[in-house]
Amino acid sequence: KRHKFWETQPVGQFKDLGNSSLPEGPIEQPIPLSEVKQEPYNLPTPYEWITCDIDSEEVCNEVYNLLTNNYVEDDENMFRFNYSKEFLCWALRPPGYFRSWHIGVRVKTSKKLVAFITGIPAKIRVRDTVVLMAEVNFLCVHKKLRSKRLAPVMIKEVTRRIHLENIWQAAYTAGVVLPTPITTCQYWHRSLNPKKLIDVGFSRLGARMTMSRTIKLYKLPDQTSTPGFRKMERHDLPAVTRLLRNYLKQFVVAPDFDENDVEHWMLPQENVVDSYLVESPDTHEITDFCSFYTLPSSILGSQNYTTLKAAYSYYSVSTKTPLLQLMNDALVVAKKKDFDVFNALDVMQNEIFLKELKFGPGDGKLHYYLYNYRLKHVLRASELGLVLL
Ligand SMILES: COc1cccc(CC(=N)NC(=O)c2cccnc2OC2CCNCC2)c1
Repeated sequence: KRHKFWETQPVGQFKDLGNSSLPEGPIEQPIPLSEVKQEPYNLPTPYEWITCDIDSEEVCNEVYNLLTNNYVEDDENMFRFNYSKEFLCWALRPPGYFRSWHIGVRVKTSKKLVAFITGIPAKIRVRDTVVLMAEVNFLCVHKKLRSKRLAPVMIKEVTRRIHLENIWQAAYTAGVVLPTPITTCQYWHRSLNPKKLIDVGFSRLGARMTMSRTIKLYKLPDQTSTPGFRKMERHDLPAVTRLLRNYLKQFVVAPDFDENDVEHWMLPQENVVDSYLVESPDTHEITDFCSFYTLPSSILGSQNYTTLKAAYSYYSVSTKTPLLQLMNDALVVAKKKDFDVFNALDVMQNEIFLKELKFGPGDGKLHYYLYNYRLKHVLRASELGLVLL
């Protein structure tokens, strides 16, 4: 398949697959910042770049509305991600973030926001090397401006601004195959509110299954089962950071979280991110951790409902409590918080619980990519320890 744009970029090319003489690591070397293009790329005449100050209520509203109406839909165009404003503020302002990496395109005359792309800095370890990268996300072009080749110029512009901060690698995901995935993940869903999921067409009633039998199949206990299972609090930061760092060591690609990162990414925020841990009742040691983020989806064609409340498995660590039991408790709290579905990728050790806890496979795949960093071999999903928002 022709990838006119990606064939010009420093990414693993399909023609290089299997060529194990190519070394693992950066594909192109950094260049002096004075040699990075100083001025923005040219946009088609009617449009101009705008740096989006996500702290501003008005700008955050514009970004929220653009994504709500034009961002990623499922393969059958029945659902569209509906990131909340507070989620976007969280996702785009981690420690060390650059406002210049929150890039919008607007119509010069009307000032209407018609496209968006973002980067955030992240320390990502690849095998034994920690690389400062950008995580590129939220690439969105208004439905009415598709196929105008805006995406390539937006990717080049965010890359240029990332280079200006002396960062030369990036990580991103896509539902489509581009040159060249470092791994491909299957996504899985665990019904929490099967009646609503079937009503809106997210799930189908199983063969030889009645609705009441289906509701019973997915029923969860009212309470969690693990002694010492509780919400994470600020004073748990050092212990959770230690637990996470230790656990993520086993994966080929994983974030290199420090305490500041954990404070931002794991401290619970209502309707954004939930995190729980197990504190041993007798030793008070923190032995396990689990987290999920809140990403609702708009339901595009239902009379009865407008929004699907979905939880997305984030990072979980099991050292004493079996992962199966830990994740079952995560399902219990998600159900109590009125989530309709709990989603997970088959990354890390998630395969341990997916089938056992009655997750069903989704109908799509999520491909992970690194920009300007070659891996010698494609990874198994279980070798990946990175979850993007
Ligand atoms: C249910 O509503 C949807 C609305 C839009 C798209 C999809 C399917 C889909 N593309 N799902 C995922 O990409 C996905 C499935 C399970 C876990 N994480 C996921 O994506 C995350 C990570 C990448 N950025 C989007 C959120 C579903």
